Amino acid sequence: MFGRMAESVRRLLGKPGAVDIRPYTKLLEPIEAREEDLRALDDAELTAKAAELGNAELPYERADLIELCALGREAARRALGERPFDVQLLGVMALLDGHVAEMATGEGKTLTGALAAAGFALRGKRVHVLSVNDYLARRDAEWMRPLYDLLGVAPAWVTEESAPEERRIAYTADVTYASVSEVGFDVLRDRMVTDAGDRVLPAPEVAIVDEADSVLVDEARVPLVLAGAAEAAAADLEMAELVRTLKPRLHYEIDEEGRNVQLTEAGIDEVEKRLGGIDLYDEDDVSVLPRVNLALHAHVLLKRDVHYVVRDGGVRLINESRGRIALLQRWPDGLQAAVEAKEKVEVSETGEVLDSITVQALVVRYPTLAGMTGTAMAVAEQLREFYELEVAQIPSNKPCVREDEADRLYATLEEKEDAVVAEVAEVHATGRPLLIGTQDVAESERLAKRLEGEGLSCSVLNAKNDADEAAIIAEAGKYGAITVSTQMAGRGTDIRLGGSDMADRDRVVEAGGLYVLGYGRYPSSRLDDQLRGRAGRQGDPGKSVFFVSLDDDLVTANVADTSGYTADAEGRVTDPSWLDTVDHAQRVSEGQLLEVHRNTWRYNKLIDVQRGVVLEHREAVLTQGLGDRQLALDCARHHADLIDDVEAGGGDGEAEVARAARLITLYHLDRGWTDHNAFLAELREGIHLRFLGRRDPLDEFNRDAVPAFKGFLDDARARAAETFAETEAADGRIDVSTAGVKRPSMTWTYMVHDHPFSSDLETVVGRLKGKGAGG
Ligand SMILES: Nc1ncnc2c1ncn2[C@@H]1O[C@H](COP(=O)(O)OP(=O)(O)OP(=O)(O)O)[C@@H](O)[C@H]1O
Repeated sequence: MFGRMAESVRRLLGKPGAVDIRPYTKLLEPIEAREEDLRALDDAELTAKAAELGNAELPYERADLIELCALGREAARRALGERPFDVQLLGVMALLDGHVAEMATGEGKTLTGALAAAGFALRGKRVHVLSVNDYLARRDAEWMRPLYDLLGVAPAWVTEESAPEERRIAYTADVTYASVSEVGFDVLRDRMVTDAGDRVLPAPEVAIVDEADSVLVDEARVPLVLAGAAEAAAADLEMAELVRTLKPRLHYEIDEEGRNVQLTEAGIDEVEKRLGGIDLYDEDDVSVLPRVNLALHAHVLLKRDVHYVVRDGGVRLINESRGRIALLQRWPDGLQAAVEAKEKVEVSETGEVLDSITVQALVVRYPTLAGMTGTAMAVAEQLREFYELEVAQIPSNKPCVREDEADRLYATLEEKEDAVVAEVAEVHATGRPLLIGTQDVAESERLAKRLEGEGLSCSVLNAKNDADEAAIIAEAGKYGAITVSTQMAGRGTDIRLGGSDMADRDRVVEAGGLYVLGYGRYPSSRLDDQLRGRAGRQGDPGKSVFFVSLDDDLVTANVADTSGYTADAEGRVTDPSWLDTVDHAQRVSEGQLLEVHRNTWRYNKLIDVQRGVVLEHREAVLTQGLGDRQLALDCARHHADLIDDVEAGGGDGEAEVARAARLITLYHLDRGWTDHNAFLAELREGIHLRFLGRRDPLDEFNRDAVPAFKGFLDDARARAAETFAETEAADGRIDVSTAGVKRPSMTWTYMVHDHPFSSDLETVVGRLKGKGAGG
């Protein structure tokens, strides 16, 4: 009874949705009380003390938790010259309890995460610290290494460049730093091995996710894809040329959300005429329409410098949620080739999707999950719904004194831009450093050009590589600096007032600290807060303000009517109800993002169940000889004969036949799964059309996806038996490739990125193809 009452009191006191951190706070005093004793120890003694914590299981009991924090603090002080603040220790305790620790920018999450990781590792758990990019994974691992050394914990990192053997070793370290995508790609590759010894990842145990909201919410539904080489898609230069000459509205129409483009009647006539009078709906020319559609999609909906850049002779996708170039990422084959044709660059290899995993599915594999980020409360509900994670709000070390000014609203984009330029000039004249956050690369460039034109020289963060970005953003706090950046470019890098060496700190403090200017509100308030959070770190002075206009995409996309305002001579709209309109637009956009996330999650759930069945079966084939046993039953005669034949040729009969059986069975399992995946992608797309018939799309999807999977394992087994029956032994070996068992000669990986015009790009391509096939 008392417990329940205490619980309800706690609910009332704590911010709704947040973990009560008072129990952690109570430990701060005893932790501090240990400090003097621990300082007296030499390094070896300190390490030995840490090792003693390994004598018990997780979770930590009170006394051990105190000891861990005290040891961690002392080790950080010695190894890094930084004594963890109380608030950092609160963060450590929250992470050890499997929560998402909300800690503002610059509060020192890297150190907090490392101490928690060490805490898990000392209790025998393997920890992955998941970062948003390779640069941060490597930087953080190297930065924290001396601390880990003192605590007797072995850290390692993995990046895109790591070779398989290096990965295998790194993943067996106590704590491994890696980007979410690299781990995901390794999961996918591990699922395809034909030799258990080729796998690089051990079983997942603990993940601490950096930038948790971005990874767990914004990127949750992004599929990481493993593709295998098939034949290369031909560059469709002909179609690229053709669509270039089509006229908007007359020949094609774009839907309201800018997600789809379609030929009009006139467009169809024009295309047919230009292709020598063919009939697009004729059976013989059934492959033409999808080609036109792909080219049109690439031409109209994918914008250079917004969705991709052309660099080093190739098309590089821009990761929109971070404004970065994604190097090894590409769109599903047809679309990538179409954009390459549009830009007249060389067409890269294409292939078929072997398997994929969403970021969300990747993360939930870990039995223990924790995270840290500057902005978690706004997505607390989603973290609970999708991951059963709670948010612990950690107070800042020093109170935040940043001035957050209300939005400045303008009627038109031009008026907004003029006002921004005037503001930048005025602020810059005082020497105060400015950080301007834009929506995309194109906007950054346009604004930078305009500023340069006014004699205001600035650095532009344009989705370059992460290390360069970090170096630029590190100087954004310099006296007189103007930095223009897309939303999260250079994230994870500290902006110190006065530059990275803080040489000019006093002057910059005097000028008011960093001035953050948002060039338009983002699709979610959380992203706004992340930008604001760049200023005012560790109690620094600073300011943030957003300039918005009624022409901004966020507003026009989500508000039906933007007429009837009154503006002053500069175009400024001050009526508070119009400011509310902008907030409203953002809330609509947030709601849509959540809906899309929910939807994808529902679809993926069923696919994950089916995948689970296949993977379990695959594991038994890979490690327990299941394929061999089945084939010995299904093709008993041939199985026995083969063993004899191999032995007659001087080989080890049973082992060789078992190997062949394994390869053949895995081949058909993987082949079947790839085909089933393609079927599901198409099915899901087709559902959208049926949805128009007012049936529940998810029910429809399940209705077809479930029976389609029904005979999956039996089919694969039957095919394996057919192939097995065709194998022969020669010189004591069995060459399975002569029976048609050929695995992809090369594989590569990519992320299918969020795009404003599609909830799932793969399905866009699916639809384009489907349309053609259907006539
Ligand atoms: N206890 C400490 N004492 C002194 N300096 C510290 C302490 N903890 C962290 N720092 C310093 O604070 C800076 C910010 O740390 P860090 O980059 O980990 O912040 P963050 O919380 O990850 O910020 P962001 O949100 O930008 O990623 C670093 O320069 C780090 O060296």
